[in-house]
Amino acid sequence: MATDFKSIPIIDISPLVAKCDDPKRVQDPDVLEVVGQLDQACREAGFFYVKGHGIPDSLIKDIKNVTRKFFDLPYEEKLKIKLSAATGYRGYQRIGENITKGIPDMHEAIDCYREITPGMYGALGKIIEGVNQWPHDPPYFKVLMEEYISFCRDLSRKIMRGIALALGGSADEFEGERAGDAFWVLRVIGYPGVSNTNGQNAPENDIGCGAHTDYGLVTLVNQDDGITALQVRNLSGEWISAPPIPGTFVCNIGDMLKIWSNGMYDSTLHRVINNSPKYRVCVAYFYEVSPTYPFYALSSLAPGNDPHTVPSLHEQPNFDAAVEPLDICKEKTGGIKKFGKAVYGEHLASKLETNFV
Ligand SMILES: N=C(N)NCCCC[C@H](N)C(=O)O
Ligand SMILES: O=C(O)CCC(=O)C(=O)O
Ligand SMILES: [Fe+2]
Repeated sequence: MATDFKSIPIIDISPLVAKCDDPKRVQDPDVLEVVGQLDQACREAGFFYVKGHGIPDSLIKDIKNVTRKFFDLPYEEKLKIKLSAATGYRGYQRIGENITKGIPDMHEAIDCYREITPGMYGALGKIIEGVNQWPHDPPYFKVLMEEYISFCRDLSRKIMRGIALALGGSADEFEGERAGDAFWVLRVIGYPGVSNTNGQNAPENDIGCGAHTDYGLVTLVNQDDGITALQVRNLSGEWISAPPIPGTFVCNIGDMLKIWSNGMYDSTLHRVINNSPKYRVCVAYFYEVSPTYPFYALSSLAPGNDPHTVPSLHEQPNFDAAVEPLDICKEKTGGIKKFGKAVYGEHLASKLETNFV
């Protein structure tokens, strides 16, 4: 459960990034310090900034520049990669096409998902089967985004290792390389400034993205410089701003981690209001469930689970993996499971079915 936090903590994760593959990491005071800060931030806010993450600043900037270039194109050009159920919900959505709690959001976006081959995730995965629709203009859009996605995937995996330790893992339980193979989502988003919301200034038009939680494990938000628009709700219902801090990502907890942690960590409500006259871009990377890491790493924490005998990727697809509170977290939170089983693929499908006009 979130608390009455008034600001969002900044965590320098460089020791974790440097040593997260080192078997001796849990004896490292710098790593332990980061793990402690992650634990506190996840308990108190479910949101934190990460610095010292190792992703080149130039790439982070290029991603925002190329995003701005795409949204600057004429509408007809953007429509060439239009999203629909037939494209596996991949592609471009115009302003007002995405809906949050029944209200159209004042943003446009390109949605991308990890590419999955037909049948890869069974019947549940069908809804997002397809290939990503990348714009041809700007020409280097796809190459840049794919490079970025691979950096984000590595970084998310490292943060999840820290979080897994924060939830109470010991060194042995995290031995061995269970390479991450998580499902991921990338949203390339643009929020019009206040003066050009179709010439209207009705208050509801100012909501760039309505209050929601994210669906998976962790999100990495690469937000525009100079515009404060992202807001996070604390326990008393106050909206706390998450202003852009150069060189950082905003990182937040998703619904699956809330369940696995039995509510020790919450997926905090947040929304976006761009009150500036300037167009705001943002690229959000969502690290969802992984069949190998961290899910197996976390599940190996449960008493009686031998980390060496967990099923392989091929035996247990992640999309229909049941997510339920881990015993270790249940014990730390009063011994009662606060959530029943959830299935990530079902959770995503239920969102996709209601997210679009
Ligand atoms: N894949 C993620 N997490 N996307 C976040 C989008 C949030 C808005 C969406 N309309 C909703 O209501 O969920
Ligand atoms: O634009 C932002 O800062 C955050 C966007 C967001 O919360 C989302 O897409 O889930
Ligand atoms: Fe979000």
